Amino acid sequence: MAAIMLQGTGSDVGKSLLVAGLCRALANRGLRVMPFKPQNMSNNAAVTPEGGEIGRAQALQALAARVPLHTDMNPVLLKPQADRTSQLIVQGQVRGTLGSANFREGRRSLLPEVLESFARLQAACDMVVVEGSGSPAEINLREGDIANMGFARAAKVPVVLVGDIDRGGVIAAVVGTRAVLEPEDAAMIHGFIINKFRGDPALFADGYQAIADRSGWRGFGLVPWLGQAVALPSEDAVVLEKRRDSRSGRLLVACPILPRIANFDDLDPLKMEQDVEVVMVPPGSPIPVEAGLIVLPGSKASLADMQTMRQQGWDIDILAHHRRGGAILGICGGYQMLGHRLIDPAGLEGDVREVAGLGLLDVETEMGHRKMLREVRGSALGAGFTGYEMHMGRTQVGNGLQPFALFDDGTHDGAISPCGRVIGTYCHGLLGSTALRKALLLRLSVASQERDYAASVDRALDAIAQELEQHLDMDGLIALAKGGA
Ligand SMILES: NC(=O)CC[C@H](N)C(=O)O
Repeated sequence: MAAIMLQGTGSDVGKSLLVAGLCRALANRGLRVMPFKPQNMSNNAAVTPEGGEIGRAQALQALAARVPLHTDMNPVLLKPQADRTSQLIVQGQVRGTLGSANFREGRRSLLPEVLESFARLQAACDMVVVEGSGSPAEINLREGDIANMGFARAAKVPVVLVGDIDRGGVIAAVVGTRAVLEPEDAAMIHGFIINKFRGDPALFADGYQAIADRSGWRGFGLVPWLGQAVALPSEDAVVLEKRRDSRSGRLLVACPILPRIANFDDLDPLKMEQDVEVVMVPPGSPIPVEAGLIVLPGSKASLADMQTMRQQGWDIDILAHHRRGGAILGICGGYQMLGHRLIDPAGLEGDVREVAGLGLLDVETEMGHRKMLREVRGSALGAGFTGYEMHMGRTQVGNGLQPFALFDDGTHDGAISPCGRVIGTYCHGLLGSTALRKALLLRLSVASQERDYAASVDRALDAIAQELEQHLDMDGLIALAKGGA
């Protein structure tokens, strides 16, 4: 079956967005299409219906393709935990913890499972759109590679190289990639796409031609800056430069960027609300005193991140905010940090075995070996919601506390403090449920617009797909995917 792979001239050239857009464009043409990324490094993961995990970017691409998520879409996922170690997820399940050096040696042995996953997807659809990782031009990483050319060659998938004109140097980046690759690897590349173009395309015609002439590759198109992407789940915890509007009556929601922050796209649905402003607080900055709600998001390393919270003085900011009557929502790792204590007797998250939490909820958490990965459905604050759990910790809740949520299977989740202003939950994704978001905002005296978050993501994907139909040689890409390498 047909397949095509996008690789980049560097990281952040916009590959994952292009793959998402291509998936939607191809699906809109009536093809059954699936995304695939052999190896991903991210702490933002999504739960699949069969109880595994894959990168959230692949989950968005699956949504774009209108197919259910599957662990085969991202068979190797590395979740950075400490400076040089990552949790290794293979075909959706935890395989162990890896040092960066081990991984470079050990990854080759993962190729059979990567190819097996890819073959299963190929058998199940008309076309697979594959995303590389970083750049094949990082030839120091080529030995044993399974993420870029190592995969493309083994699976015989033709490659299109994506360059980013916004960062500058795109002519050298594309032509230079050809120059540094081994001839056999370079032969896998059949063309290029220039991404993130702002302005009048006619002005770049000569540059585009120069790339084609010097690389010998054909151009598949010049893609404009895709502004619609702001409506998609965020992949990077970007700090917004300037407050959009500090009109009174708006709720300021602050979220500290901890080093191992995870699944912070939990906050995205709040960004759609007219009367809410979300600020991501970088290290070195205090949590703004005007904040009405502080959200502590997930964390891949709750104990270590709790320590960072103290080093940053954010614990003081949060306690002061609480004394002033502010509200706090902790999700997953953030929930764990709201308790008295976090313990990790087996050192699953790193060297730290015990850390005091913020003490705002009468709960205690212990990290265990079994990872909880599941989709959940229930009600909280009088509203129905769906979400997912993804954690190793188990949290004991004190007797005096009300649970936050009641799941449909009759079990409970999370806790609400007696004052009602501190909420902890293991449920990721819950703010995407309109009724629950409305109920939470109402407690903070803010009226929700009650817009449907999933529908707004869907519209953005359609708009991006339309742009790609207009600016890419889609027929040419499909023909390449069908022809093989
Ligand atoms: N997703 C999370 O926030 C995980 C929290 C914590 N690191 C755990 O594994 O339990």
